[in-house]
Amino acid sequence: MSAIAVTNISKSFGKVRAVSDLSFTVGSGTVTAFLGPNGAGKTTTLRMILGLVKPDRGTATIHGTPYLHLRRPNTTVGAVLEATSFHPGRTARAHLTALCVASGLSTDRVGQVLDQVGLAAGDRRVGGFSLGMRQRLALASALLGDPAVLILDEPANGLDPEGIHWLRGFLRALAAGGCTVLVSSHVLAEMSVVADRVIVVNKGRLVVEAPMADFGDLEEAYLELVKEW
Ligand SMILES: Nc1ncnc2c1ncn2[C@@H]1O[C@H](COP(=O)(O)OP(=O)(O)OP(=O)(O)O)[C@@H](O)[C@H]1O
Repeated sequence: MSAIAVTNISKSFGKVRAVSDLSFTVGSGTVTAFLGPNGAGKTTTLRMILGLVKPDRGTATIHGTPYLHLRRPNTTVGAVLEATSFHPGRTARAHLTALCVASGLSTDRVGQVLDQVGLAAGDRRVGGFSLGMRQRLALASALLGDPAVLILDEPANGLDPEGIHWLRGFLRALAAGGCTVLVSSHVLAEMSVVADRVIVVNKGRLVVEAPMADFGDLEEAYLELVKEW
């Protein structure tokens, strides 16, 4: 069974057709790059997989079950979406502890995920965090339930070169441990070294779904594919 299966989903916002009859699957233990131009429908698709947006048609499942029907969603799938906000007066540790309590998870996880994402500033208030530190905290939040599936919307945003290098190793290590990662990004050079598979969408539709090895130069292939649409 696919870790994630999207089947014929469509979503319009008023007259805007954000996603149109889109289908793809994501295999277990892989890093899959989810690519497409601005407005292609990536975030809307990720939000539909996560039960945050209701599709007009079609289904999205995680290990065969729609997100909203998962018995323990926090331990099945973790997500980092754009514009994650944190209470500025709280420390990272307090933020993660509150999430553990709200989700019925052991607070032992707090120290573990802070270590996992390399966030040494756990006792500092989040209001003073850089964008890169916020990204790491968002990742730490997503990892609290030790999920088998991780969905990330532009996680390299705001990371410095060292952070991007770290994220690469981090995602590969997660996949090596059996975690399934679906990651949207505009940073093609980075995706070409981190992802096993590629899904390209444009104007809400599937352009291509293929192993990274099929692409040669990802940037060149992507620009050609998107130009044709
Ligand atoms: N809540 C909403 N209300 C109205 N329109 C929306 C909403 N969410 C998305 N859209 C529209 O749907 C289309 C797809 O947007 P989406 O954010 O899914 O694209 P994207 O591929 O994630 O883009 P980007 O790479 O810029 O983040 C766009 O035209 C966007 O303006």
